Amino acid sequence: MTTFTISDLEVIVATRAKASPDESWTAKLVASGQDKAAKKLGEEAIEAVMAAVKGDRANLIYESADLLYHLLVVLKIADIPVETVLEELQRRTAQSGLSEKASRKDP
Ligand SMILES: N=c1c2ncn([C@@H]3O[C@H](COP(=O)(O)OP(=O)(O)OP(=O)(O)O)[C@@H](O)[C@H]3O)c2ncn1[C@@H]1O[C@H](COP(=O)(O)O)[C@@H](O)[C@H]1O
Repeated sequence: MTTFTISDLEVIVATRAKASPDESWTAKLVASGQDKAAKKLGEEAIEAVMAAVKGDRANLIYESADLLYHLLVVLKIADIPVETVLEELQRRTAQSGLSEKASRKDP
């Protein structure tokens, strides 16, 4: 079992964001701006969806890694710490997804 965490990757993204765009994909994406980085995130999401639908386990793992990395780059550009997203997920543990959905439905 790996000890590598999303927080470790967040640190790497923050460090590499300051590198030269000529030597770092992270820096290149950050320099290209949120429109391009978010578009790339969408492409990676579609690739993960396609792997899931095909039942291609190996590719789903590979594309999920691409997806998580590109999400962290988008969050970095938006200046949102991963911890803030985890706090939102923690807040949601108080309720099931189904009851939350029902609470939003019109009477
Ligand atoms: N985890 C990643 C990571 N995942 C994906 N990528 C890059 O994201 C890019 C995706 O671009 P493309 O979709 O065009 O590439 P592709 O997926 O091969 O192309 P398709 O066939 O899917 O179209 C590739 O250059 C990948 O190498 C990543 N680049 C960096 N990291 C992490 O960030 C660190 C720093 O990287 P640099 O910023 O490049 O120094 C690395 O050591 C890793 O820890």
